[in-house]
Amino acid sequence: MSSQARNNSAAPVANIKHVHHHMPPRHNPLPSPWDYDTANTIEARKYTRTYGLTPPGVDTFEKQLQRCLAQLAARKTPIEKYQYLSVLRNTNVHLFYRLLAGNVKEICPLIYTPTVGEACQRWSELYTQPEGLYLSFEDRGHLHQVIQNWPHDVEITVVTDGSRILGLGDLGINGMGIPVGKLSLYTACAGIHPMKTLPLCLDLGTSNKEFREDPLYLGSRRDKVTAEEEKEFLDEMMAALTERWPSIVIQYEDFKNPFPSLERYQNTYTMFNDDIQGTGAVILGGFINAVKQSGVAPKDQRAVFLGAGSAGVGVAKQLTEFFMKEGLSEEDAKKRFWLVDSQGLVAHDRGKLADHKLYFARDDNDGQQYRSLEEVVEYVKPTILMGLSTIGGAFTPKILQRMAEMNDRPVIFPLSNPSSKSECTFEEAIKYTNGKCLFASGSPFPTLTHDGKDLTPGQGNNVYVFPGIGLGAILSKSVSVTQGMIYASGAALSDSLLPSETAENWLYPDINRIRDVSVVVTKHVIRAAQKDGVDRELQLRGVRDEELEVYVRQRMYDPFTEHEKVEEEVRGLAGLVGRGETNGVAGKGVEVPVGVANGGHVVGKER
Ligand SMILES: NC(=O)c1ccc[n+]([C@@H]2O[C@H](COP(=O)([O-])OP(=O)(O)OC[C@H]3O[C@@H](n4cnc5c(N)ncnc54)[C@H](O)[C@@H]3O)[C@@H](O)[C@H]2O)c1
Ligand SMILES: O=C(O)C[C@H](O)C(=O)O
Ligand SMILES: [Mg+2]
Repeated sequence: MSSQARNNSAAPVANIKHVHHHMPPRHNPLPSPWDYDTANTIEARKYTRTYGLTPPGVDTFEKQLQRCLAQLAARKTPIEKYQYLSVLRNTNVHLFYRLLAGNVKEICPLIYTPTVGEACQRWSELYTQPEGLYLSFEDRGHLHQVIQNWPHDVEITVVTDGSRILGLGDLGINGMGIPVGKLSLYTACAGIHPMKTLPLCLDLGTSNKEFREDPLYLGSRRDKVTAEEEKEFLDEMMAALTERWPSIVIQYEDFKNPFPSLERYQNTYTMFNDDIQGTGAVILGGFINAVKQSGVAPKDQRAVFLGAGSAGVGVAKQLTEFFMKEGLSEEDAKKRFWLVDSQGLVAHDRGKLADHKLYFARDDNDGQQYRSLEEVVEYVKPTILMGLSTIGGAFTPKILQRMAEMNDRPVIFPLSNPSSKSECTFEEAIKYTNGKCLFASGSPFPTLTHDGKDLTPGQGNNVYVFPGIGLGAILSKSVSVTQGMIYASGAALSDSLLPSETAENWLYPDINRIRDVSVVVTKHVIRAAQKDGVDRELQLRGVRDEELEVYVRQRMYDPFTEHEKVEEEVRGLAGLVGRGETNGVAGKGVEVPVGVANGGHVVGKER
């Protein structure tokens, strides 16, 4: 092999194109990671042909968890813990989800924000194993064939082009960590079967020069494609995904400018954009509760947003809808918002504005341009301060103090991720508002004590809604994801607090209850799909609310009962073996597993 051929960092994709598009898919005859569970019974191991491939002892769930927690504790840094958890997810899926289920609050920050941010920054450096599908710009015209290589049926995909990963900028294909992390949460929170999820990362080039020059970088070294090229690529991708899986739900995530694709596809495909719509809904949920606690009527609210990008505009739009439902006209509702970007207050007379900023652009600034957040705060005297700017520390002590001077209960939501980009910490917000603020942040912060009282910060993160939006769309088989479904997810979230949580003045429910909360969100999303007439699972229309909840729960993957399915199959076979009826068992195309019932070797089971 020539050294040029071995150095495949830059130009291999074009070469591969002619080869892999014409290769028939191969089926791996080996048992899959779904089967390597040390809690599986001996009989189940024989049936799945993993007998002998795991240590002989049969674990209890408790022992497994004890071992995992000890290993997690032994790893010192968050990224080491992230790596351990990735290996676990890829080798013993059900155990990973059992571990997560009982330790959501501790493990979420290790597989999601903030640690997933570092994982993405270092994705090419730390890469060990495939975890999703990569579609490259060079594959255009052949996306359909590449998609055929995915070995499973898919219900939902999260797709990114890595161009705005959290607040960390353009990370190119290193952004794959985000779809992987979000889909783990789809499984953990909404019980979407892990095998039915597709992490999808597009290689449309990257504006990140450092990565393009990094020998270890695993994406193409081209600059980011043009908006027109991106559009054509996405058109092909949407058609190809939906052709292979007609009911697929497609979640867009962490694109630098996601407004055109949302507008283009939202009525044609079952898709939504998490950063615009999911974030809008989750902040709506916490905000409804904050308004109740602040005692300030919607018509008197004044909201300053630092950041006028996908998340900022998405949240402002959702809150506008809430104000309108509370009786304000659209004009009055949108006047409650002052958006600030890197150039200062977004105003019509400031110069040319991006399309997505026009709706909230001010025209009452009398020709004056307010450049800094401090100036805007003095000008507006806000009741609410939202941060979606990617600028860590932008809510300075002085700004926080002013918010507390101007309000009894200032709403302070520093929502940028990961923690290093949060506009302030929980500790700073409490300290400089003297404990007065109603607080939620995008990334988690620890509980702290103020004036002898334990205070727990809210986490205003779209994880509270996207799992339920996705599951609701899947179960209702909706043709599109409507604004009604998005709004319903946020409204349901605000209603999902327990009396004990409300009594503690929490804005969001306990993250440990996320699975129950996701069921509530899912139910309301299904109802909204029905109301909007986009549902195709018509049998669910007549179902009463309590029954709908039971139905949702029954459809959810449960890592604690998954092994029972294999055991049931084994028992079924044992019965049939006893009666001498072992051929073509249960219509599953399973060949006779000789000796399943008597402890011998299993042969010929094609998985
Ligand atoms: N909490 C959540 O659930 C959640 C959801 C989505 C996004 N986010 C976070 O919000 C942040 C923004 O995401 P986005 O998709 O809107 O990104 P974006 O790139 O679309 O928007 C960023 C905005 O911040 C502005 N900005 C940049 N530098 C600034 C500065 N110095 N002063 C004022 N404004 C400045 C930009 O002009 C732009 O308007 C990210 O950190 C992301 O992680 C959080
Ligand atoms: O990924 C997150 O934690 C939330 C959000 O989608 C973001 O882009 O920051
Ligand atoms: Mg995001």
